[in-house]
Amino acid sequence: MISSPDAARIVLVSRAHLFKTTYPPSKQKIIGPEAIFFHQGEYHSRLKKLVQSIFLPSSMKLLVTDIDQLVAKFLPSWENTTINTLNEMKRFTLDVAMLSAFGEGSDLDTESIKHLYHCLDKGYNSMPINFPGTPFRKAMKARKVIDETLRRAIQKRRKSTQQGGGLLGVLLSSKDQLTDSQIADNIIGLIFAARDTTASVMTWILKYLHDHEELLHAVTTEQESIRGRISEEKRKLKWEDTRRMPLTSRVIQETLRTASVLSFTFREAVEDIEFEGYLIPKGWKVLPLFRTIHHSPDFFPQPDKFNPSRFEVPPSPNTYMPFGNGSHSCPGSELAKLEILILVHNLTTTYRWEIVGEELDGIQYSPFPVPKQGLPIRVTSIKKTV
Ligand code: HEM
Repeated sequence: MISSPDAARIVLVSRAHLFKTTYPPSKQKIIGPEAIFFHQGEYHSRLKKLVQSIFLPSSMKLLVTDIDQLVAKFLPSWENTTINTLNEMKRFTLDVAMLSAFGEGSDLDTESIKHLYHCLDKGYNSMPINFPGTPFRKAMKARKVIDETLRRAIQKRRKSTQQGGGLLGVLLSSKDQLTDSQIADNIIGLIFAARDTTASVMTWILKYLHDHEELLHAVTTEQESIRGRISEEKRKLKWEDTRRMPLTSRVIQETLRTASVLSFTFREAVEDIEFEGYLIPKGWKVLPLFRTIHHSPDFFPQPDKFNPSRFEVPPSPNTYMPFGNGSHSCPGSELAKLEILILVHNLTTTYRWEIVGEELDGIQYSPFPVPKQGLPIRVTSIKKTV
């Protein structure tokens, strides 16, 4: 286990060629063996460039209105009811993931893909017993149907002059052609990487803002000034507005640090490696521990205190890695932050929320660390509470 920033940099960046990514075979089967996570070298870097291209600012700018509309669809359905924050956030982040996978107004039956994805998800962390009736078998079955649906869509789009939007469009129009299974595995992989990570961070933000009233007030003030400008100019939220949310951005940074939802990652030594006086034998797992580094008082004084102002100065190099580091680092980090900014903008300017239930504190692992019971909250409109 690696808990020093310099050692983590060596494993993930400077000697990354000696430490390959590694996942249990059952996870590879469920996501698809040709997905980006499982590869290194030429195939990995080719895919990485394609995936990164959909998250360039020029592409993301076009997503702001769509994401804003999605938020506008969800928020009123939460009003005056008790919701399970994590589950609702997962519904929202799945919709955003579908948008980045297939583009806006796609011809696919996204509702049925979403339904199948839920079956797949239920089996992902189950015992990998391939026997009728087990969650693993059900997940594999759902995966097969998603795969068939995607292959039909791929065939259709290949025949058409229009390759369509989202990652699917980008992978289809790649110069050096990718096979149908390479495309399908990476679409499923993108949805998988995008949904629960972002939903868990959103759940924590609501918890932290709820617990820090002054901060909620300051974030609301920042967001109301943007909302005021938008209504003066009689327009919708746009990309440029999301670049003018410094306090909210620091709240996101601090949430990513404190919650460290991806607490560590796995690598495997590809050969016997001499490492800072130790021998790491070939085949041994090496775990850079992001959470431990993020919670070290050497780099983040009073690490258990939720204090966004610590990000007024940039953290020391290699001490802050919520999105990983090196060639496998997260290509979706800017999309994740954008979704959160748009959610917080709409939520703080319109609603307040109270946590429901006795036990307000505590963590559960789902497997990402999230507030207990997925944070049940009651949401009310600000207009009605004043
Ligand atoms: C707050 C939300 C998110 C967090 C905390 C997060 C975190 C991470 C981390 C730490 C890694 C690196 C794993 C490793 O090195 O083993 C990673 C990889 C990845 N993430 Fe994210 N992620 C988030 C959201 C997203 C979103 C929204 C997308 C896409 C829409 C995405 C797509 C990916 C992909 C495709 C990889 C694999 C990259 C590769 O292997 O080269 N992630 N993520």
